[in-house]
Amino acid sequence: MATQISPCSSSSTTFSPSSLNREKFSSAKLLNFSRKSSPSRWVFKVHSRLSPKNQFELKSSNGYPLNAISLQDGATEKPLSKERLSSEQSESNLSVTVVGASGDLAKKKIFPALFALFYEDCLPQNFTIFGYARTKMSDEELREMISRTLTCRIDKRENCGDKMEEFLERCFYQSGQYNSEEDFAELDLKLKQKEGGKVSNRLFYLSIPPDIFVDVARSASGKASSKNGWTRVIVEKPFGRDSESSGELTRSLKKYLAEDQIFRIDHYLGKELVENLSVLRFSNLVFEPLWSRNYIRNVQFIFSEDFGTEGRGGYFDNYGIIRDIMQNHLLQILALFAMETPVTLDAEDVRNEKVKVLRSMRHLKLEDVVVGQYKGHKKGEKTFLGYTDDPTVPNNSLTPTFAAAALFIDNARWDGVPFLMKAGKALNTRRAEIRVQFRHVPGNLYKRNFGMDLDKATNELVLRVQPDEAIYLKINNKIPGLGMRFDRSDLNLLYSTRYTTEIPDAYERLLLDAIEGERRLFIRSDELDAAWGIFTPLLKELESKKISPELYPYGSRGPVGAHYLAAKYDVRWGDLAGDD
Ligand SMILES: NC(=O)C1=CN([C@@H]2O[C@H](COP(=O)(O)OP(=O)(O)OC[C@H]3O[C@@H](n4cnc5c(N)ncnc54)[C@H](OP(=O)(O)O)[C@@H]3O)[C@@H](O)[C@H]2O)C=CC1
Ligand SMILES: O=C1O[C@H](COP(=O)(O)O)[C@@H](O)[C@H](O)[C@H]1O
Repeated sequence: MATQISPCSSSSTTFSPSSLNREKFSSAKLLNFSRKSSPSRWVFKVHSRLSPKNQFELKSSNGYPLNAISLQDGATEKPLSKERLSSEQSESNLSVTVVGASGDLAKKKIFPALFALFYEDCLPQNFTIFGYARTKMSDEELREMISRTLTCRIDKRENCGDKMEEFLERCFYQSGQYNSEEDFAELDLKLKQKEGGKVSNRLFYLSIPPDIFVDVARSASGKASSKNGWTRVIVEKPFGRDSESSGELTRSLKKYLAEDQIFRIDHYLGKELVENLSVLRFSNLVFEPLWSRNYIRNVQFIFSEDFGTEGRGGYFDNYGIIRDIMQNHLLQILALFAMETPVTLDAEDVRNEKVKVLRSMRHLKLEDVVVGQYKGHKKGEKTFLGYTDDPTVPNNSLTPTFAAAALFIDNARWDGVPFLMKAGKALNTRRAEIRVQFRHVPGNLYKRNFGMDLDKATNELVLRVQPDEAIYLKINNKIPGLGMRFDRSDLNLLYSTRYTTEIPDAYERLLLDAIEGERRLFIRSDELDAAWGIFTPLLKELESKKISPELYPYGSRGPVGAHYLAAKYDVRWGDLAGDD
């Protein structure tokens, strides 16, 4: 069993990019870059990085030390000396303002992730956390709210109580309207008090409904941006409802923010197994040569939840499962899966490759999609309500809570290979996985041992994103004994048996990256355009033709239509094969 070390300790064994890359990034540069072209934009100066405690080498998900400046910040100034770098670091302050602090996501994910980073010594010495929302709350009440969801989930649990106390002492609250410059000016004053004259780096996390993103960007940029450090904004999905609204949102945000200040989060990109996808592919000779139409028959991206839209029906009905899961989480994984090898692991190189592959994809057609909606179901004594039984959902809603789709990439590598997606709520199980089904062995010597159906004996590689993270490869083997009987077995890397420590939550990785300025796991605006381009015509057609979803019982495996869709392309869903 291998042991993992804290990502922010000096002896961390994080995967590192090539030595060339390392050199490029280890020459730390302090930047002083002011965008004067548009007076309405946030002044954008980066003077210093985090001040890691005790000289440990903080690492972002890219394996770069955190005290190295990402070149994507756009500056070209000459490197500073080590002494000046370290003195500037200790004089800088990081503040994270969670806008929408009273909300579900803030409580469930963002504050716990910030605490976990603090617990693991991943936050700089001088940091402050602010909650901002309209709800009236005192600092004490915010702390009370946050403390209810904090846990010490990492290995060194002994100082948990003290660590929580220390963390909560750094948390403050400012109540205000989202469109009020005065309220953000008040926040600015409070931030300045905490920053104590040091260089201030400010991160705003917009954990609010998307229709108020622009209000906040305007008020905060006008009144609460940093005057002497960087200012970055994390924006939660959904980024629009279609190509037009997404383009409009991007244009509006860019009136107040430069593209490299906007961190569009897709939390699936922060999941351990999704991060590992590129490592598996590009650092193991056995996989990359097989990664094409020559050997791969189909690829499946499967997401299912065993609960409905409980409590989020109001939001969900306006979006549906295709916008909620497929257009972002599953498509992002697909892009990472199918992209060509990037020149380096730099954010722009990786994102360039993702855009290229997304732009090679065919726009999704109605005949390649099946939509479903869960209906109520009684199981023993228990009754599970249907989607339209939710009081926040209209009775006649046609919004899909399930969808299956067949996508195609029209490039040399993937010509003709079906990329199947399936996503649903209120199904029989909770899981997210990538399944790669390989072609059958040509002229298979052991044909007779497999019976007539050679396809049943093909190899399948599964990356189980959650739960119970695992990578396993289904192989054919002989059952021990004198006869020649065949079996299917798994070569299995099950994370819980291989590694002792818990896997960090995706939000921890992504928050750390945003603090570090590492953009690789965030969505660039052209990626977003390409992603919406694939789905927008279909979404419009579904809505204009008022396509009725196929009903499926709560807790079932979903609509049978999904099987017909797969069968049309000669595919069987791997998760329903019985030996999954
Ligand atoms: N919850 C989740 O699991 C996920 C959420 N997201 C996205 O993250 C963001 C935040 O999600 P979540 O916390 O669930 O959202 P909430 O609906 O809980 O909203 C967050 C806060 O925003 C304020 N707010 C809510 N509605 C309005 C409104 N109509 N006008 C002005 N302010 C409003 C409220 O604060 P107050 O009234 O105090 O101002 C609320 O506490 C959203 O964009 C969501 O789509 C993405 C992935 C998962
Ligand atoms: O973005 C979203 O993701 C969650 C599922 O996230 P997970 O990390 O728990 O798998 C989903 O429930 C929600 O509908 C969607 O908005």
